[in-house]
Amino acid sequence: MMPTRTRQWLANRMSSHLDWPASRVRALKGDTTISVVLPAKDEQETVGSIVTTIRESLVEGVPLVDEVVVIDSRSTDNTAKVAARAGAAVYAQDDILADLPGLWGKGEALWKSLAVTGGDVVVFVDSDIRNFGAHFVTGLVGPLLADPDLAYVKGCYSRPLREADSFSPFDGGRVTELLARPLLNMCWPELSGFVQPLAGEYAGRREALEAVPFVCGYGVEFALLVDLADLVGVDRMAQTDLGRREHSHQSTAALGRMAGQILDTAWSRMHRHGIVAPEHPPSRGITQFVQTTDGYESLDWDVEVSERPPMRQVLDGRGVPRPRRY
Ligand SMILES: O=c1ccn([C@@H]2O[C@H](COP(=O)(O)OP(=O)(O)O[C@H]3O[C@H](CO)[C@@H](O)[C@H](O)[C@H]3O)[C@@H](O)[C@H]2O)c(=O)[nH]1
Ligand SMILES: O=C(O)[C@H](O)COP(=O)(O)O
Repeated sequence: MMPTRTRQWLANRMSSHLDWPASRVRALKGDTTISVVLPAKDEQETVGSIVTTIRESLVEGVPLVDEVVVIDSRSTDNTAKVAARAGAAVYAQDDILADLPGLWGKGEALWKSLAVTGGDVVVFVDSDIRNFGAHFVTGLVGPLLADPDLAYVKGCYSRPLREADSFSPFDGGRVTELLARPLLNMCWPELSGFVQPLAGEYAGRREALEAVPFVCGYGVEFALLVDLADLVGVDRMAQTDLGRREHSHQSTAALGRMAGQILDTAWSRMHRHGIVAPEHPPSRGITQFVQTTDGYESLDWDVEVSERPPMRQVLDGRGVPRPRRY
């Protein structure tokens, strides 16, 4: 059962993107600067049109967004070129804070973005969205501009699952439904009101984002929810319904590895919060199987995720070299 407090939180802290048309959000902007960050690994098909939409609607149209930044996360395709041509400032993940040994993954891209952007509010948007519209940004920024007390706004949406020969309107979000939601309900029920806890679209005040650690892989969204709730309290977090989101789906095996990273992340927070007190550390690997003509072949994957400290600790007291831009 959803706790009564969470029910009240949902009633107070949920809005729709329809509440936040660009003109209204622009009127609320004042002096607040806004950075939009897209982490991108091999997204040449979609990143260009997302950047173009943001630039045309929210930089040149209604002047709301101050910078659009793509963090190229070790792509092997033309993501960086396409994004730069569409007008984004593009940084290679490994060129940022290049004196630190580079780590892989989406969380690393997001963490590094904090070192090259300047906005008071930072909006993160995935770059594989197939039905992107400017409301993904305005819906997340609006509540933060309207309420100075809010620190973080998370998107939610309906998620279709599109497979080779089928389309089912509400069955997307397999890791969300099979892992993240049960875990949150079990260990952090005050966060059970987040409809899409793994959503890659969210906005936060820089001071809050720079004060929490970032895990480097796919656990980053789970960790941010838990750590920000710890830092600011769930009442300073909100949620916006962004309508519907279509994206490119990963294979079930890839989602299994994503789940392993999220479980590793959750475990570290369970440990820190005293929810578990293990005598022996858990295994950080996952064995998957592929069928062969002789039976099954096992494949071992490391799903341990490293963690970066709060960016503020890293940037304080050092002149941050501006990395090379494409
Ligand atoms: O090493 C990586 C891997 C991914 N990405 C980018 O991160 C975004 C999301 O990655 P994707 O593989 O499309 O994730 P999903 O399968 O959509 O996973 C969902 O669940 C993840 C775990 O919480 C979230 O990170 C995602 O935002 C959310 O959409 C995309 O723009 C990717 O290009 C990187 O920048 N670096
Ligand atoms: O958020 C999730 O659960 C994962 O991104 C998987 O989503 P999908 O089932 O829609 O591919």
